Amino acid sequence: MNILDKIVAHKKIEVERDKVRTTYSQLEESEYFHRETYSFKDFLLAPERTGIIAEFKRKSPSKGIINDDALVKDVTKDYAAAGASACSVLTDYGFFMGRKMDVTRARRAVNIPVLRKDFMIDEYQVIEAKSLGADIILLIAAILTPSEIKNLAALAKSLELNVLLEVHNLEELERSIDPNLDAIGVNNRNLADFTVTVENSFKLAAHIPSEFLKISESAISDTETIKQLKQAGFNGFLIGENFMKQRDPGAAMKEFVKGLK
Ligand SMILES: O=C(O)c1ccccc1NCC(=O)[C@H](O)[C@H](O)COP(=O)(O)O
Repeated sequence: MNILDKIVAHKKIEVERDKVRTTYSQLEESEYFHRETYSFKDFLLAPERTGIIAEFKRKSPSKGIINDDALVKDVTKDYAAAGASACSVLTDYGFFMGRKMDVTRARRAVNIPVLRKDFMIDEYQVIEAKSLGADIILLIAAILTPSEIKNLAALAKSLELNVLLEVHNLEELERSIDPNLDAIGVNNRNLADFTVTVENSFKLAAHIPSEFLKISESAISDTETIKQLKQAGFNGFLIGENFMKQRDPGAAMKEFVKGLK
């Protein structure tokens, strides 16, 4: 069993437990459930923003604890002030020390799109994402069938959530394309064995149909790489550890962004 299999096995149990703890109708009573979401595309392409999707990540299976002191409200606020086009907030607790409430804390702190980053396998989690105040959900091709992607993306669209599909290779990309997706993210991290290479993004760039936003995810730690990714057609850059490993992640992003000018 690789790490993704383990995460999904836990997630199945967690989601069934959550459905009992908080019913669908309770989710729909949330103050955020009927809010108008931000457009991922508008913020990614806005010339005054950086294209960076800055992630709040306390811990990861590949690195262990990265930062368990920082507060989500402070960090996401600072990310937005430093020019982030969106914030990504991990909500898985078991493997990432994330909390669902972190999305709501981020929502209250910023006026840019918030990505609920989790391992989405069930419609319940999509509805929950909207109720927490998210604007974007992540669908990971490696853990979903094409029909699951289709159904979850259609549900997300009906709730006006933006959908980011994550792929790691050409086979995942070709079998997962769906008109309800907004963005395709190429993960530079192999989630089965944790190896990372940004080459993965360059390799897949030309295969992503032009109607989708292109995002490069993981293992980005310098601005020169971002410049090269932009030249290859990428609009967005998901960065977590490079900022979160610093005591003050927002200040780290502010400093990093200077290198983009
Ligand atoms: O980060 C991990 O170790 C990991 C392991 C298994 C599944 C997912 C994992 N990470 C989720 C992500 O996609 C990253 O947090 C995100 O792309 C940011 O990556 P980085 O900038 O390298 O922190």
